[in-house]
Amino acid sequence: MAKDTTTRTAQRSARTLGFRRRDAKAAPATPRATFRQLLAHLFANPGMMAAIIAISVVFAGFQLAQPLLVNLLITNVEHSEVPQWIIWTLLAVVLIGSLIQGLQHYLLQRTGESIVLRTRRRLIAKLLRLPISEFDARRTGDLVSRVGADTTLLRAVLTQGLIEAAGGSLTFLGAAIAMLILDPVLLLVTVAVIGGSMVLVGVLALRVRTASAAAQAQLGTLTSAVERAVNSVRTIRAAGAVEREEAVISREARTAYERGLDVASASAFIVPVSGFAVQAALIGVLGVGGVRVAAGLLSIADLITFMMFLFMMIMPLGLFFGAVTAVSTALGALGRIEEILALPTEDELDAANATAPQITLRGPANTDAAPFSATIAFDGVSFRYPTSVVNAQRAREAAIERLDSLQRTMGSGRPGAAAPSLDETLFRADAGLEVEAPLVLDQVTFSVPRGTRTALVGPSGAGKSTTLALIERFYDPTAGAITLGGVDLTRIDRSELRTHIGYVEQDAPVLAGTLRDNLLLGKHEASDDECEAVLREVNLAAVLDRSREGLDAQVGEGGVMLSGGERQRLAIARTLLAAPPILLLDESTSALDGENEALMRDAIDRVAEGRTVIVIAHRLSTVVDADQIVVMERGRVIGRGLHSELVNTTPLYRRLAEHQLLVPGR
Ligand SMILES: Nc1ncnc2c1ncn2[C@@H]1O[C@H](COP(=O)(O)OP(=O)(O)OP(=O)(O)O)[C@@H](O)[C@H]1O
Repeated sequence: MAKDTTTRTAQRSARTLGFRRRDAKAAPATPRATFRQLLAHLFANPGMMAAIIAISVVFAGFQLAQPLLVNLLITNVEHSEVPQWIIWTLLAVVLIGSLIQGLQHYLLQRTGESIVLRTRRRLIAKLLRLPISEFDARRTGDLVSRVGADTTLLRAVLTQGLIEAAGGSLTFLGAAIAMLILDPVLLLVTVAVIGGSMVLVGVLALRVRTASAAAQAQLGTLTSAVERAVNSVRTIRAAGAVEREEAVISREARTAYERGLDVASASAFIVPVSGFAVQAALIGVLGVGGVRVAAGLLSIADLITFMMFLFMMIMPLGLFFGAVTAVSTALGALGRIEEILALPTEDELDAANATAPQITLRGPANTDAAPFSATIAFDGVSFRYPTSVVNAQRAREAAIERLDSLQRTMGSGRPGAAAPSLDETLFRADAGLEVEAPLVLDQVTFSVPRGTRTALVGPSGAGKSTTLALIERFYDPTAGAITLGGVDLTRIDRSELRTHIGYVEQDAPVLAGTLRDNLLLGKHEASDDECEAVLREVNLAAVLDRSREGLDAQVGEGGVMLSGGERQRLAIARTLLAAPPILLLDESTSALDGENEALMRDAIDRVAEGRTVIVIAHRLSTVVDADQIVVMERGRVIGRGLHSELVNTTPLYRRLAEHQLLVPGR
């Protein structure tokens, strides 16, 4: 009991400080992608790539023609006759070349945008289908930054970096061939200088790659911190923790700045090395070229042409050096993207684990079952959360306990007590924690007859929410089986299963937007009449009539314009629109006033008609007239029956009933 109280205090304290379960995740190790993976993204649209390559070839041709025309011009000037056609052709080549370059630039940007779009779509599709345990073990903000910041980085490298460098390589190759024909000795001088610096740049690029992967990971951490603060801004203000949170986030921002500087200093060397290569090549060619002209081995026209080709060779080289830096940066970002894309979705896991063929339920699950057969049955179900999730959870609890004691110290008024940093505490607690996952459900057996109402009651942490999560198949049992109308849940396609079940979470999320937006999430083609009817069904008529906007009334970020009870009832209304035969309802733990409690109870009574309902009841008022009450404690079922029976047979239930029903003023 004492332990229970401690846990509850810790959890309450976590809420006060704006902690959420998902915040307690270790920073992910920095993943790396390979160059091949980068190319795969590039060639995702082969048609566009072919067009870009074709244009690059034409552009290279126009560029290479210029020095040759200049050579012709100078040779003619030497003979004091300048044919007009050379001048006009040269002008036309320069003009058309520039237009082609503009087109090439547009196509590159377009390709970059479509690569980003495609990658974002793949990431979003993947994220929305990952097993729930992945979200338990990861930081939300970090996942969000992979869709935003990392994909943006990918665009930069693919367009400004890789593709332009690849296009430039054609000009580079053409110029090199022309230079070889003009004067192999001068080419040798060029290659010696530029080749040496390229090796150096390659080595430096490795440093850039490591530094930029760390920078991207830190950006994810920063996003997480900002997201947490924004989500819990009211709690933070109420707790007077603004300065503390500001300090934590600005520390993360500072670290991001330092990681950015690491990238800058690693890549800073690349710029002077390439600059040196260019200047050394120019001076070398001019010097050696001058000597060769004086010796009569090279004409002035050829030296000028060679110099023009040299510039032409250097330009793509600059692009190449830039691409090396950009590719190194992108491999870090791509690694973080690929890490998510490589995770199996719920369905893929099911397909891989399927031992028996999947069954398609015909018609609503309720009507499929025989009249008095159990709709939902738990048979010796045991469950433990995946180890990674549990470790993250443990870290959170350890951090919360530490924060609790720090808060007590501060609360005791000791002057100068240092404000605890949430992240610091969290990560210290995170370090080196590796525990074996405990059994959260232990041999749970009960059945819920069709069309009846069952209430789950028990102390905090008894496993009630986990029981509902297993019915919804957010997780599968470690042992035992859960059946729906006699069919094992693991043999039913998850999305089909979920069409039979409406699930209202404990702190049912209400999305920013209008009442209508929230309702249509349950059934996107619902008419206004349907929406209004369902709102009245859950006693939300008052909310509808409150403003002239009706269904278009805004509910605010997270539903702040609604009371706690109204939010929960709006979530129930949303679920009801889909008309599920089975309703799982995790009652809000937040206290409701007498009127709201009566409205909620009445709403549940109405929606229970003709449905199978399982309610996690935190207020026993919801329980007293349930058809069945299942009492849980530490993952076990310790009593089952009617309210009138349990008060006599199950001491824990009796204590709960006494405590709740005898509270003065209720
Ligand atoms: N996502 C999770 N990852 C790891 N452990 C979890 C997770 N969710 C719950 N647990 C743990 O499982 C146990 C049962 O939790 P559960 O939320 O099912 O209890 P509950 O009876 O619903 O509690 P409450 O009434 O406070 O909501 C607790 O010890 C909890 O810490």
